[in-house]
Amino acid sequence: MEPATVYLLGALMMMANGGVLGLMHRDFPPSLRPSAVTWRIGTLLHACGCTMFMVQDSLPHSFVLPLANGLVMGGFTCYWGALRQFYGTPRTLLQLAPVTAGVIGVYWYAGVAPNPMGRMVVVSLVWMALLALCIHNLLLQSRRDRAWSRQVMAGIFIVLLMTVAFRLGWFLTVGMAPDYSGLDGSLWMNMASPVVVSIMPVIGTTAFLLMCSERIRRQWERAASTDYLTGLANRRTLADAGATRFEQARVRGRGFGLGVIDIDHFKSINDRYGHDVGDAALKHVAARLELACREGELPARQGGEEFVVLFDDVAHDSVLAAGERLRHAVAGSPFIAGEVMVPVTVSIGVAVCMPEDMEFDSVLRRADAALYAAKQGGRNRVECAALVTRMPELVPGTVV
Ligand SMILES: Nc1nc2c(ncn2[C@@H]2O[C@H](COP(=O)(O)OP(=O)(O)OP(=O)(O)O)[C@@H](O)[C@H]2O)c(=O)[nH]1
Repeated sequence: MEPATVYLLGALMMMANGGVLGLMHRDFPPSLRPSAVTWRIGTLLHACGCTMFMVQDSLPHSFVLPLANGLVMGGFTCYWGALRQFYGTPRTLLQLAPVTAGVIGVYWYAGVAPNPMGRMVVVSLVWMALLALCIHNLLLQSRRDRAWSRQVMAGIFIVLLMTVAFRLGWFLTVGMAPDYSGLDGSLWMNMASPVVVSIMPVIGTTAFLLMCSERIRRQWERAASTDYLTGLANRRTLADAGATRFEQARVRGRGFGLGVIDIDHFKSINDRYGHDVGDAALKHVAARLELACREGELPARQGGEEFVVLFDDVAHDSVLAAGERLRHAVAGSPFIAGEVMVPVTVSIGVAVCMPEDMEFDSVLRRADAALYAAKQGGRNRVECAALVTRMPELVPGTVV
């Protein structure tokens, strides 16, 4: 196979892949669409560049080489831009600097002072810079995004970077004839480089599609497990986490406890200031609870104006203090709605797991009963459901 054929096949595959991305991106969430469009433009530029390389010996080099290289470099610039958009990094005009320098350099060494080695150096350096920027962008996300598709993508760019560096090193070692042509099939390097330069972006586009689908899957998982208003864990997550922690605590003999938290006179906040302020108050309380939670504790919105916090390894003598910590976190922080300060307090019922408890729900029920006692006892207070299984009546305000 001739290098020209490899370029043609690569261009066709890239266009097909870009077409698939074009068909799919309409179904992407709005947050992903801009980066998908930019990536798609990249594949188009890249395919056009490969097509230009295919006909490079039929047109004046001073015209076709800057154009072909500019298109491929433009494609890589778009991949870099797409990755920045994917991770929410703003794009800047400075991103066009490498491709501009590359086109000027190639034009210089193709038309003004023809020198194939000069061209090779300029093109390789610009490609390497663009690839390094893509890799940097991907590796920067290693803490935030643990998706394996991101690692695959980084791997693809690293292989490409190494290939370009090896190709430059190889030509610097063996030298280049003054009439060098990239379409000369007798040089094995001229066969190998179009394969890598054309095929790797095709794999890269597939990896980009995987990155998008992984992101969408995670967004769905998050939406299904969190409360849309407050961002805390929702009732379903609470039920799952509660059952798991309850079992673990029983198996390992660790303490398990929870607090049920209800905003006091929340209806009057809604009635007096409106539903929007009510929603803002819910978010405020959720944020205060989240902030007050220690490592290993899970705050969740049970529904309406009721929250639950799962405590980690808590015993009967410390659960009341844990509840007080949460109550203080809300009562001690003013909620400001526009110009007015709205006093917001919570009542809390806490309970710990007893040997007789067979399921998570029985602890929850006792905490609920303690919450009722806290409301009866005047609100803005914590009540502990103490030894309820042995004493049928609640003991409001019990400190054991
Ligand atoms: N703004 C807003 N209000 C909600 C939401 N969910 C439930 N509510 C309101 O929360 C109020 C709950 O009021 P009640 O259960 O009567 O209790 P309360 O007024 O908080 O009084 P106590 O619990 O006895 O201190 C109702 O008015 C519901 O409409 C929500 O998502 N947003």
